[in-house]
Amino acid sequence: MLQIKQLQVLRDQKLLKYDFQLQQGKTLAVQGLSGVGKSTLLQVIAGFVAAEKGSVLWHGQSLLELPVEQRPVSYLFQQNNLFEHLSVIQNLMLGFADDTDQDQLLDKLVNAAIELQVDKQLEKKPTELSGGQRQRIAIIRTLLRPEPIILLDEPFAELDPTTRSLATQWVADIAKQQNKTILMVTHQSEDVQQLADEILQLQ
Ligand SMILES: Nc1ncnc2c1ncn2[C@@H]1O[C@H](COP(=O)(O)OP(=O)(O)OP(=O)(O)O)[C@@H](O)[C@H]1O
Repeated sequence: MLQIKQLQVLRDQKLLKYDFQLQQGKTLAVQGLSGVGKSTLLQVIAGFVAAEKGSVLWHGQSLLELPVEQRPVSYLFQQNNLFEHLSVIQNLMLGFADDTDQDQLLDKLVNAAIELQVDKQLEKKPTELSGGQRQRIAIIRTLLRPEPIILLDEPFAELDPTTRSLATQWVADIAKQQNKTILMVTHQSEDVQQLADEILQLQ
């Protein structure tokens, strides 16, 4: 269970407030007007922005004191974050423990790339990819990492409707298989219908 208890964040001289909980394995769509604090919520959970008050608990453990790299969180930023000097497949291989079986991992990543129709891009550098291809690679990277909490900030924004639907379904399948707990910022009602168990409407 992820519990956000009376969380307060000061941003741009505004006090943003959050209070909700989400069961493990569920997907929450975070919605609301531009500037209401959707990205800020993800940034606080991930540890990039500090809170004034309140708590963020994962299975009862407080996350706010933990440094970014120790939080059980995998985060897809609004500007998807790939290292430009590495190939796509090298980007995908980052962030797994040293004892991970490399052949199995490669298999898993290649299969995901085939499903999301970006397998031809694996040896390329991120700069050679279109926006939609980068976004699918970033989705694969974020979802297949080991962390149980997945934060997605407009993950499908650059995808055409067909590819978007493919990617949404893939995320739903992985989330179910791996019992991921997902917070997803989106403006699209199709994403909500396909993926979300619950909606948090920020005001
Ligand atoms: N890096 C920052 N430094 C200071 N204030 C910020 C920063 N990023 C956002 N803000 C402010 O925090 C508030 C919430 O912004 P946030 O990006 O969380 O909104 P959002 O709901 O995700 O918006 P959008 O839908 O436009 O992405 C806004 O008033 C914004 O101006």
